[in-house]
Amino acid sequence: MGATANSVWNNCLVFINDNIQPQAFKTWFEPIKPVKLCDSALSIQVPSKFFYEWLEEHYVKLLKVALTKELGDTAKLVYIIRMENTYGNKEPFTEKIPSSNRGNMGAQEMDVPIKSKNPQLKNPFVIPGIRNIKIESQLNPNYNFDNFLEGDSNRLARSAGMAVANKPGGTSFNPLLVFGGVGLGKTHLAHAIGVEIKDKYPERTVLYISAEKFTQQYIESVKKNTRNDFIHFYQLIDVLIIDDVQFLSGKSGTQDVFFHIFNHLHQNGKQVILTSDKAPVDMQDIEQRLLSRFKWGLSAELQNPDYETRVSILKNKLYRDGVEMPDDIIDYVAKNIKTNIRELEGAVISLIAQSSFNKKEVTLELAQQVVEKFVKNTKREVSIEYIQKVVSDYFEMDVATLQSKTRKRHIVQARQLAMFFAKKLTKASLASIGSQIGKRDHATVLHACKTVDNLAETDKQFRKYIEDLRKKLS
Ligand SMILES: Nc1ncnc2c1ncn2[C@@H]1O[C@H](COP(=O)(O)OP(=O)(O)OP(=O)(O)O)[C@@H](O)[C@H]1O
Repeated sequence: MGATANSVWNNCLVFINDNIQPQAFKTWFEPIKPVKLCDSALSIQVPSKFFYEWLEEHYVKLLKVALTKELGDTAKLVYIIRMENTYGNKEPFTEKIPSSNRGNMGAQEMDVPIKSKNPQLKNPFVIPGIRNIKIESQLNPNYNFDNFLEGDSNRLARSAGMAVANKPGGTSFNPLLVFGGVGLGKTHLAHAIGVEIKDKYPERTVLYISAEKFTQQYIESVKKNTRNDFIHFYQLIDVLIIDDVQFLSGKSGTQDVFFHIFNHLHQNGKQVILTSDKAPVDMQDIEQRLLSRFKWGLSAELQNPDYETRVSILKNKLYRDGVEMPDDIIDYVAKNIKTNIRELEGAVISLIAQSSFNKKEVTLELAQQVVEKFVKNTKREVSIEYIQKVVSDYFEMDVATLQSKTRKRHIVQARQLAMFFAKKLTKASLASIGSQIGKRDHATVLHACKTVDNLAETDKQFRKYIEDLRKKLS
């Protein structure tokens, strides 16, 4: 039996899996697809240019050993990058890149910029000479890379941020969209990228702005009839950082103007960095054309930090504040506050404050009291499991029926209500809600939320269901 791309790659995976951490394997190797085997050259498809760069940077030696074991000394590796076409064509396009020579894997070293395929566009708003105006970056230097600690939960986003800071507008992560739950470091990372760029390229115009402020400025410009000036101003920026873009949802005028600014910046090789509390696929009431642009570059998630990262963040914070705290207390706080770094830091600040006001030592007991307060305040979120139970009980059915594939109207409605409340009351993504409620996809959940909204307006009985359930769940 001759070797195939699949068989060769599967053998490589076995070897690689034995030699790296499970998390790294999952992140960097599971998404790869073997595509073709031609003589001793194996082509693998990777999801983005960043992915390729990361593999080359961190795993080229391992890949080389694995591949040489399978295909001998003449083994070659070719990456195929699958991307959304950035310039309007619907079809994604692919780009082939041989592995670099660093690992002496056969193919010659190649610099592989992804070439801009669009012609240079003239900016109708540029007034000669205006380039010299100075724009305050609004960056907070206290949020930098040095104090943004690295862990499994943020490695991808942090490294992509670094890559962007090293070469703003010159990587394929444009835009770079950093998303994640509340208090997980989106704003910190966004500033850190800007601060690093300002350090490296002081002449570049960097601007940090929240989507809320951007919206206010835009509304103001419409009122004052200075919309063109507004657009023009933003088109002068080299690195535009917009925080909390989910705020634009439902604001079609602001979305429209942002769309034009975004296109201009992108076409001119300027860098756009966005943050959001959800992934593009979960954003509601954002125009499709804007969403598709958000997906052009890289969407990198900040996940809940693991225990080790939480401990290092706490230790680092204490160190910077010049405070000493026993390890068992740090350990207690880190074990009990898991999903929000702001709260993690808040608990420690509160501990320090309490102990100095009351002139008490920081004891485990005090830590327990403080943490309990924090945890109580954040435990308000109900689980999707609980929502399904409440909804099923209310309609006198069991959870399995609610999750079943049946299309009977009352069961479908119960399921849609469960999805609706899961979206309203939890921070779970549409995809995650769908998979937990009967293994549906995100589009089904979105449809359910819309249907419930519509029925709430038109159907009195249905409105009563919503009200009753809302009471039971709150
Ligand atoms: N990796 C990290 N290392 C050190 N500190 C961190 C890290 N991640 C977050 N923090 C700290 O946690 C706090 C919350 O971070 P930040 O305000 O950036 O979160 P956010 O995701 O923007 O929150 P929100 O959703 O409320 O906008 C900040 O004080 C930040 O410095």
